[in-house]
Amino acid sequence: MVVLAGFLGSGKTTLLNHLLHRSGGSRIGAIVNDFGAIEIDAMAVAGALGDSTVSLGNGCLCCAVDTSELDVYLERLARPDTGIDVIVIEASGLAEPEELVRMLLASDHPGVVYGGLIEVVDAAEFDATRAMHPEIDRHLALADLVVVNKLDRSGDGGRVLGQVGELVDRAAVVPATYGRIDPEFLFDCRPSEERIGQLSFDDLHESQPQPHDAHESHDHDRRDHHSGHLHTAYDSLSFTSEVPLDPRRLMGFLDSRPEGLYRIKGYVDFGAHDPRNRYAVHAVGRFLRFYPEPWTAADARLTQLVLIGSGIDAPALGKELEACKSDAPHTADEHGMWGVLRYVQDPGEGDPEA
Ligand SMILES: Nc1nc2c(ncn2[C@@H]2O[C@H](COP(=O)(O)OP(=O)(O)OP(=O)(O)O)[C@@H](O)[C@H]2O)c(=O)[nH]1
Repeated sequence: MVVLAGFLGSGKTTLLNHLLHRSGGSRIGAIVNDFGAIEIDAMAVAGALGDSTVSLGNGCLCCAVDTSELDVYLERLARPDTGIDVIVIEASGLAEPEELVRMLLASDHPGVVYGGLIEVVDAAEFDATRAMHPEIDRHLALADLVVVNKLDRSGDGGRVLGQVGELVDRAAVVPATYGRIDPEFLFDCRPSEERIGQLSFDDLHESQPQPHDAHESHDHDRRDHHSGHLHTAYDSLSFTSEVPLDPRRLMGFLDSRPEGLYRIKGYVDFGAHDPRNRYAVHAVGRFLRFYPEPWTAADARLTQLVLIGSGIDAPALGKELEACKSDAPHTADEHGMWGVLRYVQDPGEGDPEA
């Protein structure tokens, strides 16, 4: 079992999808933890695996008071009849890796061996992310394998690789584009007993969270013993609409999105503007891309978005998105999609595996 962590939008889901497609004879089970209430990441990896993907819903796994849900999933994936060799837990972009590792070590499921922490780094956003979140350095120091991703977007990948190399303890540092690493790394990155000791095994025991009232909500829980976590500074907003969105209005919203709105992901239905495709959307910092994907018969024609940011006014953003709903969902003006299409990636750019 390995933990796949890394800041918002660094490329964890992309890497997981790569592993799922390139794992050769090994079977990978995936557990996906989303921060937003809509399970966008789980949707993005679904299909690749059928019943060997499970999704842990809303909130950060590192703040779960009750880990029994995780245990149930681990048990399900660890059953011999699933034939699963390795379980990858994709943490939400705001999870605290140390807490996650503690939980997994505590879960003590027979047949499941903890195999290390993989941190994904967005090389293009590395400086900005570190400036905002100096704790990223601490996360890197804990990692067993660091994937320096998005080297295609980074002007000076060599420098970032060098800096990451200085920040890690004994981790391997692997350069990547679209998360394309050799799956062998996953099986080889098992830490030794001693390495777990270095991962502050003592801390892990000393600072066990206190038992909580079972009825306490996760949100409140975050405020007390998780006050130092990255995600305490972040708010998320989930938006779902059955009415298609108007492309011009949505672009107006996206073009004026506030600085603190760091991450947007999900799927957009533009109705009559493109009845055949839904548009996966990813914004990471100032970066924005749409990825048209044909609707399948099984898809509900919905827009589902998760927005994550710090210092954002979530209710106000929700209202702005409401105002993007189309007044005439069944009619399309001829040039309506131009603004969106500017952000659809060129053929030739992008992940050939996608
Ligand atoms: N140019 C480029 N884009 C990438 C690369 N890897 C991932 N992306 C894009 O970056 C965006 C975010 O990737 P995800 O894999 O969803 O990131 P994530 O870490 O799972 O995101 P969160 O779950 O929100 O934390 C998507 O648009 C990806 O297509 C890369 O190496 N190069």
